[in-house]
Parts: sequence; structure tokens; C-alpha cells
Amino acid sequence: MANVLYHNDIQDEVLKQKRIAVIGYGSQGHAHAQNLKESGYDVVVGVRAGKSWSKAEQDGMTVKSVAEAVAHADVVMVLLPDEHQPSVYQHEIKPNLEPGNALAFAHGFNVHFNQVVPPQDVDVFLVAPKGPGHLVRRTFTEGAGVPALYGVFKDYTGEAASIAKAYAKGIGSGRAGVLETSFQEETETDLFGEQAVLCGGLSSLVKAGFETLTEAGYQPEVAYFECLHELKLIVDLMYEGGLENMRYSISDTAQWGDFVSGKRIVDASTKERMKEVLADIQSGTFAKGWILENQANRPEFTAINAQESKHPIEQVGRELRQLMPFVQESEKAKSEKEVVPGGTH
Ligand SMILES: NC(=O)C1=CN([C@@H]2O[C@H](COP(=O)(O)OP(=O)(O)OC[C@H]3O[C@@H](n4cnc5c(N)ncnc54)[C@H](OP(=O)(O)O)[C@@H]3O)[C@@H](O)[C@H]2O)C=CC1
Ligand SMILES: CC[C@](O)(C(C)=O)C(=O)O
Ligand SMILES: [Mg+2]
Ligand SMILES: [Mg+2]
Repeated sequence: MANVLYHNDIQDEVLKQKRIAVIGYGSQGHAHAQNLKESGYDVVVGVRAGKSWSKAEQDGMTVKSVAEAVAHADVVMVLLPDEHQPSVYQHEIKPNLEPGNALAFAHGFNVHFNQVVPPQDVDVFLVAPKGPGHLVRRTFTEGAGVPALYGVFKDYTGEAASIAKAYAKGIGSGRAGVLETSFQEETETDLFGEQAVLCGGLSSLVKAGFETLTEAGYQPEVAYFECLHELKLIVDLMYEGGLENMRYSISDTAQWGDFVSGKRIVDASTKERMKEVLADIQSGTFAKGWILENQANRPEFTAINAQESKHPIEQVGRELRQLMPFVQESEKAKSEKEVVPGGTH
């Protein structure tokens, strides 16, 4: 088995002496900055003027411009959207890096696909939490954590791996497991996971199930509960004890249906297409397409995003969730209320 490190396996003195700049205060940024601060680290947040600046200040963080935060820090964690990193790196981060600093990422995309080419005289590492930023924060406050991968691209000081491991511990990942990787492995597996299983595969499965039921005349509310709401409850069982634990809790009828019908839905041809998706990631075809889409100002992304939010499963879901006060309000809904005071969406 791989060498999975936990809280007490990781020394943190090497990072305690350093000043950390968290660049960006979005999903990952707010979580890293707050968790590190609460773990006793010297943290500043680097953002542009606007919403993130105000939010970080409201959360009690020290906030500087990106350039000032980088100039001030020894360790610079870049938590901007992947598509904005190359330009911000070129204009605001690179000119302010000093020899011996550490440049860090939560995903290897830009370094692996040569969109950010770091200087020779800095450490370069990644700490990639295997979970959404809002859960990196929420689990930390609950005394738990999200597992993370760490990997070193350049070890200029000889301390890069130690700093990376301490950083992972500082955001709470030592409570769940910290595992060594490479930039290539993290980038390719993360892109594959989000496209084929966690986000792309799952959202397509959920929509197809919902559409099949509603097109057959069943009530949309029943289809929503069956294909989306209950998914969390089923996945929680898998999270706690694997497929076996899920199958322990469901009826034997459901388990038999799982065995005989699951493979009719996800079959050998699905796996073939998964291999094609992986091949596009490995060859750089996916990365090239995403970079070009951004250079063209995201026409397809914007159109699909607008279309998706109008899907009947989203419409019925919004209505049903308002009637379920125990369903935790999403971070997205909360942030929209902050922008539109008194808003209900
Ligand atoms: N989302 C996740 O859970 C995960 C993300 N990652 C990786 O973490 C990194 C960050 O992703 P994520 O947290 O989703 O990013 P977000 O989209 O949440 O980042 C938003 C932040 O970036 C700032 N920002 C955006 N554009 C610019 C710009 N041009 N100049 C300055 N600031 C800018 C925003 O500021 P403003 O408010 O001013 O717009 C905001 O503070 C990525 O590399 C991603 O792949 C890794 C694991 C999981
Ligand atoms: C699953 C999507 C993710 O890779 C993540 C939350 O881990 C991302 O890029 O947001
Ligand atoms: Mg991921
Ligand atoms: Mg990802």
C-alpha cells in the first residue's frame, strides 16, 4: 500500500517559520487561508479589489494586492481559477518571487501543460485537496479534513517536500490522509475523475435518470427525490463504508437490481469511452480545447451553463429545497444573498 501520512507523521516547524500568501479567496482560497491561520500560520491573502477582498477582510484575514502578497511571502499558494493563473502569474506573481521562495498550486494543470513556467530558483509543489474547497473548510471546522495529494515539481531549497507536507497538515488534510504524487499524476487523475465520474459522469447519469422518469409520465418531484436528493444519502453510505456498506443498508431487492441492471447502464462501451476521455487528457487535447475556449471568451461554456440552469431538475430542485429547511443551504445560495441583500435565491 502507498505511504499515506497522517497528522502526527508530519513535522510542521519548517512552515511555521515562513510567511504564506494565499492568492485568491474563492472555493479553495478561503478554506486554505482560514484553516492555515487557525493552524497557527502567518497567512496573508492576495486578491484584486472587489468581492473577495471584502470577504477576506470580513473573515479577519490580512489582505493585500496579489503583487504585495507575493512580495511579502516565502510560500505562495496560487488558488485562482486555472484559466486565469497564467496571466496573473506573468504580471503579478513572477516579478515578485525571490530566490528560495516556494510557488505552490492545488492542481497541476498549468505547470504540467506548460502554461506557467516557474523560474529555476524557487521550490514548486502542489497540495491538491481531494474535495471541494467549501468542504475543506467545513470538515476542518468539524475537526475532520479532506485527503490531499502533495507533489514536488522543483526542489530548489531541498525543503520542498517538507513544506508541502506541512502545508497539507495545516489545511487539515493530515486528519484524512496525505499521499505523494507527481504533477502529471495529479493533473491527469483529477481531470479524469471530475470529467468521467464525479462531475461529468454523475451529472449526466442524474439527468438521464430524471428525464427517463419524467418522460414516462412520472411526477418531476418524485423523479428529483429518486435521482438526485437520495443520491447524497446513498453516497454517504459509500463514503462511510464503501459499496459494501451501501449494499448492507439497501433492500435485497435494490441490491439485486444493482447487480443485474447497473451493468446495463455502465457497460464495457462506457469504459471504452472513459478510456477515450483519459486519452484526450493525457495527450493534452482536453487542455488545448479548454485554453482555446477561454481565449475565445468562453462562448460554449457560457451557453451550456445557461442551458443547464434551466433544466427541469434544477427548477424542481430549487422549489423542493426551499421546503426542506434541514438541507444545508449551499455556499452558492449564501454568497448570492450577500451580493443581493434580502435575496432569496
Ligand atoms: N474548487 C475546488 O474545490 C478545487 C479547486 N482546485 C484547484 O484550486 C485552484 C483554485 O480553484 P477554485 O478555488 O475553484 O477557484 P475559484 O474560481 O473559486 O477562485 C476565485 C478566486 O480567484 C479570484 N480571481 C479570479 N480571477 C482573478 C484575476 N484575474 N485576478 C485576481 N484574482 C482573480 C477571485 O477574485 P474575485 O472575487 O475578485 O473575482 C476569487 O478570489 C485551481 O487550480 C483549481 O483547479 C483543486 C481542488 C479542488
Ligand atoms: C471534482 C472537481 C475538482 O477536481 C475537485 C473539487 O476536486 C475541481 O477541480 O473542482
Ligand atoms: Mg479534484
Ligand atoms: Mg479539479
